[in-house]
Amino acid sequence: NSNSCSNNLGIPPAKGPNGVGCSDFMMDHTEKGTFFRLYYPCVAYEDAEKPDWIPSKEYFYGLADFMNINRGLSEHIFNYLFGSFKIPAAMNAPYKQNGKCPVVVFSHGLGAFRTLYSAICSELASQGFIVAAVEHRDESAAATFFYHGKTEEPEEKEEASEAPENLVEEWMYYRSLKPGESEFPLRNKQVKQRADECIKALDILIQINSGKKMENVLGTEFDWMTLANSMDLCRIAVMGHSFGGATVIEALGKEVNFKCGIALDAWMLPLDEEIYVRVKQPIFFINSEKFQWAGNIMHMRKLVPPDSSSTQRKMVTIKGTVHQSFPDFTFLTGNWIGKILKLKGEIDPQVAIDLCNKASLAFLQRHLGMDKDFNQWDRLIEGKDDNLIPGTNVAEIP
Ligand SMILES: CCN(CC)CCN(C[C@]12C[C@](c3ccc(C(F)(F)F)cc3)(C1)C2)C(=O)Cn1c(SCc2ccc(F)cc2)nc(=O)c2c1C=CC2
Repeated sequence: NSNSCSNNLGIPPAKGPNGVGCSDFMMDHTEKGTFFRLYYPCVAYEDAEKPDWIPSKEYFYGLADFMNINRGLSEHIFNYLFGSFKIPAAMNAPYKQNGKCPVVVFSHGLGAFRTLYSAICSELASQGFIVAAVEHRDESAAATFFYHGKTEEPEEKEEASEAPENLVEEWMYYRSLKPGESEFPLRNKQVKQRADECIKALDILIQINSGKKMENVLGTEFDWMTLANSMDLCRIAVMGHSFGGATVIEALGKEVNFKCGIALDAWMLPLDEEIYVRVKQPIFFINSEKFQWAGNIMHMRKLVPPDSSSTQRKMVTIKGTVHQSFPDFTFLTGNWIGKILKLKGEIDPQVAIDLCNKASLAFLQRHLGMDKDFNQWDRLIEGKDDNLIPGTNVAEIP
């Protein structure tokens, strides 16, 4: 990226054998529609323009709202700090036909949005996965947009409006908890909507895979028809960070086509009791060292037994990590800002995300029944590494 910082900051490029492409998809245009960024294996494509990591200024406004700081001021700070970063993927690069790809649907955290986990999503795509990073419309995203119906008055439009077929863009911003409002009812309603949005995204992917002509409201240059027969619909997983981790559990309970789930530093508060007996699929909890607490771990323990007896339910903790070690921010500031803002832990962010990605790939190979070489990282699922703790570091409630 063109960031002038001396200490070559930036999101680490993916390590897998495939180039990574990405393209945005929205259908239909309303807030009830599906909106995701698709990461996929692409043909080598040097001169592709790399998309801005933060697609538009409204996302900075949403981040400011989320962090209770002034919008105007924050736009300049965020622009200065993060405005020039590109993501490690080639926008709208041609899809590389290489058999049927396993599929991952990714759910972002509270106050985040679809582009902020590109280090994880692009690594999976480079390893042969098709990844749909959804953008939720439950008011938990920092910001998201959709479109109004056509403008009523058919006024003459001199210039072609940049919005598709003169639809009017509308932004939805992060909804903070009102003073005195109790958290559970809101978060429980949101996690149910989030799970439905992951399932709707999967439905859209199945339609794209069938070769059906899709009306992508965003009109990207990408030819979605090239994804016909590209997906292995027996190998579908759901993944998410924090609130997105709770969304993983909820989505597994509702959709048996999600064969397994990976929850990154899950926040379990939004889930109600009955989901714990409903989920049957394999689950992998990958936790940070600093975010977790006994009450949250207690909920996870309803899904992962404390001893290492279970083969389908696993938990590991990455030493020296914080909650923000999973989203891309962890790569984008120098050490001292990162530590002050709690965007970085003690561990090198690239070492941490590498462990997270390799452990995830090994778990996905095992529970999607893939025949790649990701089983070379099976020991990471058991927490066997200097930077990993099997289970949790948290002193648990007996
Ligand atoms: C302040 C008020 N309060 C809001 C309710 C707490 C805010 N907070 C801690 C923060 C996120 C923080 C952050 C971001 C980004 C910069 C930046 F400077 F880099 F932009 C700095 C500082 C502020 C660290 C969290 O909510 C943590 N968290 C998250 S953070 C997901 C996220 C959001 C925005 C991002 F840009 C990247 C990642 N996702 C969850 O699902 C859950 C929680 C807690 C429980 C469930």
